[in-house]
Amino acid sequence: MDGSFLIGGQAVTSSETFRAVDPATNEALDTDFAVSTKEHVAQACKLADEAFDSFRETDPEDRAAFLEAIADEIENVDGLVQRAMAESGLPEARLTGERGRTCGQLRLFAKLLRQGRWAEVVVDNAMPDRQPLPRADLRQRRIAVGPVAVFGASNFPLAFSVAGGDTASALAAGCPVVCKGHPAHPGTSVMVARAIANAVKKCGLHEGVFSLVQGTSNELGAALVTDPQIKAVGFTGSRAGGLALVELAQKRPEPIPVYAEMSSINPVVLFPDALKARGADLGKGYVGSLTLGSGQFCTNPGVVVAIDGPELDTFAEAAVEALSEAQPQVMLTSGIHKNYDKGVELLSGQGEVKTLARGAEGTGCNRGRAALFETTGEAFINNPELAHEVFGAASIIVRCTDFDQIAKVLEGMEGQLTATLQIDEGDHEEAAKLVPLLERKAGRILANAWPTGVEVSYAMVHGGPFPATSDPRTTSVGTAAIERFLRPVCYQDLPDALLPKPVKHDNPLKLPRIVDGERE
Ligand SMILES: NC(=O)C1=CN([C@@H]2O[C@H](COP(=O)(O)OP(=O)(O)OC[C@H]3O[C@@H](n4cnc5c(N)ncnc54)[C@H](OP(=O)(O)O)[C@@H]3O)[C@@H](O)[C@H]2O)C=CC1
Ligand SMILES: O=C(O)CCC(=O)C(=O)O
Repeated sequence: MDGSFLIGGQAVTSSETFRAVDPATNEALDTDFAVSTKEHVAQACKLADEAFDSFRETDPEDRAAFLEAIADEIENVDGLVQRAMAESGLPEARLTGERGRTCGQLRLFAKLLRQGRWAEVVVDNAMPDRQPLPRADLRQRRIAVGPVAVFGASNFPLAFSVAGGDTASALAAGCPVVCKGHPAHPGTSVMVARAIANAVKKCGLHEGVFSLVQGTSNELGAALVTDPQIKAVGFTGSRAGGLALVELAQKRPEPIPVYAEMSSINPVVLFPDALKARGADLGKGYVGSLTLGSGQFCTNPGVVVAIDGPELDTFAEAAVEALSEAQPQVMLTSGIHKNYDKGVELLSGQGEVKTLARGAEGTGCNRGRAALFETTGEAFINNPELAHEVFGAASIIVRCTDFDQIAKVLEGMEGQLTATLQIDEGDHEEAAKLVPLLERKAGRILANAWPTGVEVSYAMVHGGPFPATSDPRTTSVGTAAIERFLRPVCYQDLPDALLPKPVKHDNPLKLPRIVDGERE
């Protein structure tokens, strides 16, 4: 494999290199990957800016074809899944599914572009005879914000990385992308970046539409976020990392938005009738969701809340049984494994926290052993440590006295990506009372399912109040993710010859419009 990074379509090497590490063995993998310098970042961003005006004005059909070309190219990359397996420790089936999700996501954005609603064209026709004052001709559309910096995530080497949701939505919006690959999977990143560069070439676009920089230092990411050409940032990762990028972006002479998806413990509330009817099944389902991918999902169910009693005992017993049998799985990096062990130790050392079960022991490097704890509602309310995310397969069951205490436990929580209700019909009345509170806390509310595994669709919200994200008004998964990288422009009384195609009088792109307040 060639370890160059890409500035535009050009492969670039440098004197400093790094290697990926197989987390299953802690051994360095083949290939020296070139480390990008601040100067490389500046070159990539300058090129992205040069590409911006032509790329943002490509017809939606041409951008749709480009996104589809990227998906086709990714499907044809030999050895992509195998390389991602070696660099992440994730199993083949998961990564094959993730590749499908990545390509499906690109194709969904292509479909969205063809449907045209994303441009949100609004026309207020002139009213020259209006009394007491005439109204001008006003036409609004969305344009791309400018070059976007994307940070690849460690835990989804494909679907949240180089060609993941942030890149797909930014390119769909018409924003060139400069991506910083995650240092845990540089080979996967290079392979996907080449696929994007091939699509750029095949579609005859400006080479600055996409670049990949690589490296292992915070300085590189900082240089990217503070580059004056960058106008928005997409990130999935730790709270500390996300907040550092927000701070850098706010301190720029021109502050820019950072869309960081960070930490969430995803509360699950078990209601009495559901517990009574299927407590043991719920216990097994919970552990299945908790241990998926060694728990390395930001949607992982990190806390379960219910009224104490024999039905909750049945749930907990089933969960203990399933979790005790869970085999230890390789975690993404030794750093993430160490953080996980530290988090588990911290939780188990808290007063009024009981360790209910640990996953099976195993040999080998960086194996994450699942962990299940329990505590009381009162202890949870009084100790904020218990509500901190432990990234991995660790979760805590909170035994409450009554519904009022359940509400207090939830009220004390920070913002979340998800909140889940396990309910039967007899639970609806009490569950309905919680919905307004959950709306204030979370971006997605689920019933009778588990939060891991986000559908990529039109209605999806993968977001939520801080610290789930740095901006609760939007989503990083689903078609609405495009809105992060668009801004409105209004054209007042511009002659037709000067108007861009989306707002021309005869609507040559056949975009859906709202005209004088009515859908056309
Ligand atoms: N909630 C979630 O969805 C996730 C949470 N995590 C949490 O994050 C921990 C570390 O995992 P990791 O995936 O590496 O996430 P990080 O947030 O540490 O890193 C993600 C990316 O951001 C960059 N970055 C981080 N901090 C800074 C900074 N201060 N300035 C500039 N760039 C920065 C990193 O670059 P570089 O490494 O080169 O410095 C990397 O490219 C995990 O143990 C886990 O707790 C991780 C993944 C997902
Ligand atoms: O659950 C999913 O499919 C997505 C999870 C996610 O966004 C993450 O772990 O970063």
